[in-house]
Amino acid sequence: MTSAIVAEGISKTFGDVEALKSLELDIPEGSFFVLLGPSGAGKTTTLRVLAGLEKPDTGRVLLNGIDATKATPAERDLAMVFQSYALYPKQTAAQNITSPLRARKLPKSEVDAQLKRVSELLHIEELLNRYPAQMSGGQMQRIALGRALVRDPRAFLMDEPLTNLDLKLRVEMRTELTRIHRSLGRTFLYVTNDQVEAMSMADKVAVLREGTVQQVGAPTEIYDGPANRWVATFMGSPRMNMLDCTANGRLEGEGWSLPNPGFGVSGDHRAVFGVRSEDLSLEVRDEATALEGTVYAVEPLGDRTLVDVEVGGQRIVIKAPPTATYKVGEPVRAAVDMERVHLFDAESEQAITRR
Ligand SMILES: Nc1ncnc2c1ncn2[C@@H]1O[C@H](COP(=O)(O)OP(=O)(O)OP(=O)(O)O)[C@@H](O)[C@H]1O
Repeated sequence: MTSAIVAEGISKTFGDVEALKSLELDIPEGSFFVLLGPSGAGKTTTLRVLAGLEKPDTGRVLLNGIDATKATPAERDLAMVFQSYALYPKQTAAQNITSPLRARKLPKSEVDAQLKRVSELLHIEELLNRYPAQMSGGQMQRIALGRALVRDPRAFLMDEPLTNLDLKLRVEMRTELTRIHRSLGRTFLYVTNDQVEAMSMADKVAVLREGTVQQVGAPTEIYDGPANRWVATFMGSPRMNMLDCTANGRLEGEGWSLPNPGFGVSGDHRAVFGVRSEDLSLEVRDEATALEGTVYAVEPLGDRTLVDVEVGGQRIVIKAPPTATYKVGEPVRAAVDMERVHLFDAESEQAITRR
């Protein structure tokens, strides 16, 4: 697949903050690529460097294979949607949306046609005559998206464009954005700290932490095969359960012991055993692959119940059916789906692969 945008060894320092540390990214043409990471990871800085709004200290930016490190933002032809909507206060929503087209002196009929197209896409027809001061944050965010979508740029760069929407609208807009992406066939580079957004929209995700890429892959590849302990706990809610252990022929922790399903370790290896709450069940069929513990807390969530269980002084969370009734202090056993467990080196925190 050809690359739309490549970041090659990009570093960027602000004073004594190393925002990006030799960052590498390869964004395939036409993909919905999500840059995912916690606050301060360097996501916005990455977008700004790619867009030409920030000059990197080292490294290169390639656009469709051509070095664009020194190109101006306009020459790069990337449409950016900012977290702060940056709308013109004295223009109506319609004028804000069409400003890039009017700047290019397109005929009115074409401007109107484009306005109609994106208003329908974003369901903002009823907002077109309003000024920014007359709109909610979520409405302004959609107008800002509209202003990017009237253009036909090389790629769209979006910096957390859904943060100001309420939950219902955010869920709706996720579906809309994936639909818009499919219909436009353009490259989307989308920044978020919300792993649910990343899981639901991305073809490909790059997980960013402290200015470096931790892992790149399809959302399910990362969810099912996290490269290290940090990625494992960042992707998924509730967080992946982690229990300290010694790995050899078996995985053994305080008060528990499981067969080693083939993790490649030699001798007694200090490790961390990871298992997601949905890969645990309180209905035990096979004694050999169960953990024993006592119920610490029960959290009914409507569609499921989270049961917090203490195992040898550490805690794990189990996703149980909504009908589950457990009492605090009650002894329970949790069946482990041994096909879906993870093991991380205690020192390096890197995933240990199976033989
Ligand atoms: N103009 C600047 N001057 C000084 N420090 C900056 C500047 N821009 C970013 N930083 C620092 O660089 C680091 C990365 O910031 P960046 O905004 O890229 O993170 P982010 O992942 O986008 O975070 P958020 O999700 O909170 O927007 C942070 O430590 C931030 O404080």
